[in-house]
Amino acid sequence: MTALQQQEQQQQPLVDLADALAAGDAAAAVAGAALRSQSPPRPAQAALDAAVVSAATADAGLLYPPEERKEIRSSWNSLMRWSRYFRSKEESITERFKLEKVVVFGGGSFGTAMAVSLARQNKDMQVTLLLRDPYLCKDINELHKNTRYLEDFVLPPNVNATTAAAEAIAGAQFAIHAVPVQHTRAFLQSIKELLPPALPIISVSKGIEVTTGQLMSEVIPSVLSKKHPTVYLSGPSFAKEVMRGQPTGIVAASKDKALARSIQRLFASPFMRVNTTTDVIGVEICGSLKNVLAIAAGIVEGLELGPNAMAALVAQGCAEIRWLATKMGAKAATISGLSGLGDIMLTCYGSLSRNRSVGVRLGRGEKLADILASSSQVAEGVATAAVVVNLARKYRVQLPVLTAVAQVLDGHITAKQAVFEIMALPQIEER
Ligand SMILES: NC(=O)c1ccc[n+]([C@@H]2O[C@H](COP(=O)([O-])OP(=O)(O)OC[C@H]3O[C@@H](n4cnc5c(N)ncnc54)[C@H](O)[C@@H]3O)[C@@H](O)[C@H]2O)c1
Ligand SMILES: O=P(O)(O)OC[C@H](O)CO
Repeated sequence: MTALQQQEQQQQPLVDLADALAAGDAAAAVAGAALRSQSPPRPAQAALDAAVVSAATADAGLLYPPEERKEIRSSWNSLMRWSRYFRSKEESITERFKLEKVVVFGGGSFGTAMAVSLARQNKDMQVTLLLRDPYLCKDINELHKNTRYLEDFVLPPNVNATTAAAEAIAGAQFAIHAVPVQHTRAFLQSIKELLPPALPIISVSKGIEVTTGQLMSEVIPSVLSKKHPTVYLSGPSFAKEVMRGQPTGIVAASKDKALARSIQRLFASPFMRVNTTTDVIGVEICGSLKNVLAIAAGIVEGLELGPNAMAALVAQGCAEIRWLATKMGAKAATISGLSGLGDIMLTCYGSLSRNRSVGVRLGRGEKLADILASSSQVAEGVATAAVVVNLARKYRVQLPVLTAVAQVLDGHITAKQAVFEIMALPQIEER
């Protein structure tokens, strides 16, 4: 095994079921079993699951009366039986057709993380990043590192990079689009002629185009064709955690149910659960607005207003997102699902969030221009905030917190003034 392969293997934090069981680590064993519920069925699966259950209940079960323990075990076992039954019926995407190549547009943090996630699972498949910077391509191809965005991680050998669009796209069966929203239109225009009309595009970008007020699900078809197959992948998913192989749940939204199912099977792994939905608008608007709300959460953090204020702010933000999203046609299940509440929680409370970091620095009194100049990564909420106000007007909803974020970003009021004004708003009935 080469040094590179060894390093790569060490970075794969597989929860090893056998080790966890041997060490009596019940929590890790249960986590391992849950993660493995996505894997294809194995001959010894039933025995393993039974061992996991007894290992897990041995320590903790003493707290419960015997009847309760029996009930718990029986419910768990029927859940596991149900899971095994459905997994045994499921056809994996690799069984259906041989996966040979995926192209990724944009080799920033998330494009790279999605490329790595797929490449680790499909070692015979090539994942090609299409970049603009030849020096970064060289690092990726020779050092197997994305030295600009994720320098602490070694990339699998089946991830490569090029600046040549035709070469990147040739032979690809899926395209992942990870170019920031504000640059998407120009980028797609530049490669449009090279894109086969049947090549599915999986957009992971979250935001609203400022010049048109359009979501990605409007931008992409307006540049390509209305019939171009597209899926919108969203949900709580920090790039670094995906790189570390930490458990992650996302949602694949498409009007084409069969395509959403294909993308579910493409990305599902022991580390990744993928829900499907046809609610494209819901997934997209939640993914865009949570970035704006995360800036507000960062401001509250930067001003050191405390957990009461943070909880009130996030709850109010959730309500505002729900008011607007519902008027735009989003489903309730989406708003409380992974791309809604899930991503709101991650981005508002997770310290890895770039949007939240912008807010923290604003709250501490830094100027927006300085904050943006000091970061090479995109915080989509900054641009999106500017157009939320237009959507609020169009759909006749009041969005005090999201509007306040736009005011602060615009430099019209300070973060402190915004908090003061929000607190002074008329008291309302909850809705
Ligand atoms: N980073 C995350 O954890 C994460 C998670 C989920 C979704 N997203 C979303 O994915 C999208 C990309 O985010 P990221 O984290 O990879 O951003 P990033 O800032 O890390 O990288 C952006 C990439 O886009 C490229 N790019 C910028 N302008 C371009 C242009 N004009 N033409 C072509 N390429 C251009 C950059 O060179 C870079 O490769 C964003 O919409 C973001 O909201 C990010
Ligand atoms: O780092 P952020 O704030 O762009 O958030 C990244 C992802 O959208 C989290 O799901």
